[in-house]
Amino acid sequence: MSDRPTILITGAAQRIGLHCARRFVADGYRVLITCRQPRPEWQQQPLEGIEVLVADFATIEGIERLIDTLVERDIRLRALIHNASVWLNDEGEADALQAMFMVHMQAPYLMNLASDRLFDPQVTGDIIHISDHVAQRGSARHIAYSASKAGLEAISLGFAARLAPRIKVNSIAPALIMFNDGDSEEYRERALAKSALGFEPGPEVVYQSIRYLMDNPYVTGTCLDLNGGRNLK
Ligand SMILES: NC(=O)C1=CN([C@@H]2O[C@H](COP(=O)(O)OP(=O)(O)OC[C@H]3O[C@@H](n4cnc5c(N)ncnc54)[C@H](OP(=O)(O)O)[C@@H]3O)[C@@H](O)[C@H]2O)C=CC1
Ligand SMILES: Nc1nc2c(c(=O)[nH]1)N=C([C@H](O)[C@@H](O)CO)CN2
Repeated sequence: MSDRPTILITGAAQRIGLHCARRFVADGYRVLITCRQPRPEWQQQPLEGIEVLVADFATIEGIERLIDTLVERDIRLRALIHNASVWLNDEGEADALQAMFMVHMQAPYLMNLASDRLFDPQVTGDIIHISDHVAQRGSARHIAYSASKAGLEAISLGFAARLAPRIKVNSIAPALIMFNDGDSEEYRERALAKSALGFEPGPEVVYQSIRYLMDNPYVTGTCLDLNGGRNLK
C-alpha cells in the first residue's frame, strides 16, 4: 500500500493529461491514469511511476467498471482530475452531443457520486474538472461541445456544495493550451490572435492551475480562467 497521496487523472494517456501525470510523479505523488487503449510505445518505454487503468466512458457500464475497480482495490484518492474529453465539431455524427455528454458529464457525475468510496476520509480531497473557455460563451463551431462543458461546470458547482468541507471541487476553463498536430498554420494564427497574450502556453500552465486549486485550502466552487486574456479581445 503506497503512502504517497494518490492522484487519478482521466484520459491522461497523451497531451495535457500525460504532462500533468508526469509532473505529479516528479512531485512525489502516486499517479493513476485512465485511457481506452494503452499505447504500443509503452511496451518499449513504460510510463515511469504511472499506473494505467483501461476505461471507456462511452457507456455507463464502462464508467461503473472503473468505479468498481477503484473501490475493490481500496484506492483512496487525494485528488480526482476529470480531464478526459472528446472535441467534436457540429459537422459530424448525429450522436456527437451524446458522446460528449458521456465523457464530459456522465463520467464525472457518476465518479463524483462515488466520492465517499474513492477519497481518503482523513484527508481533505480535491476534484477538479477541466472545462473550456467556451463553456460560458458558447461556440458557433462547437455548439454541442461547449454545451457539454457548460454542463460539466454546473456539475462542479453542485458537487462543491454537496461535498464541502471534506472535498474541494473546482473547474479550470482553459482557452488554447496546445495545438493538435494537424492544425494548419492559418488555424494556428487565427487561434493565437483570439487572446491578448497571443501565444500557445503548453500544458504546464494547466498543471500550475491544478496545483493552485489543490494547495489552496480556501478555494471551492470556483472556475479558474486560464485563457491568456481571450476575454479582452
Ligand atoms: N488542448 C487544448 O488547447 C485545450 C484543452 N481543453 C481541455 O483540456 C483537457 C485536455 O485536453 P487535451 O489534452 O487536448 O485532450 P485530448 O483531446 O488529447 O483528449 C484527452 C483524452 O480524452 C480521452 N477520451 C476521449 N474519449 C473518451 C472516452 N469515451 N472514454 C474515456 N476517455 C476518453 C482520450 O483518451 P484515449 O485516447 O486514451 O482513450 C484522450 O487521450 C480536455 O478536457 C480538453 O477539453 C480545453 C481548452 C483547450
Ligand atoms: N478534448 C479536447 N478539447 C479541446 C481541444 C483538444 O485538442 N482536445 N482543443 C481545443 C482548442 O485548443 C481550442 O481551445 C482552440 O483552438 C479546445 N478543446
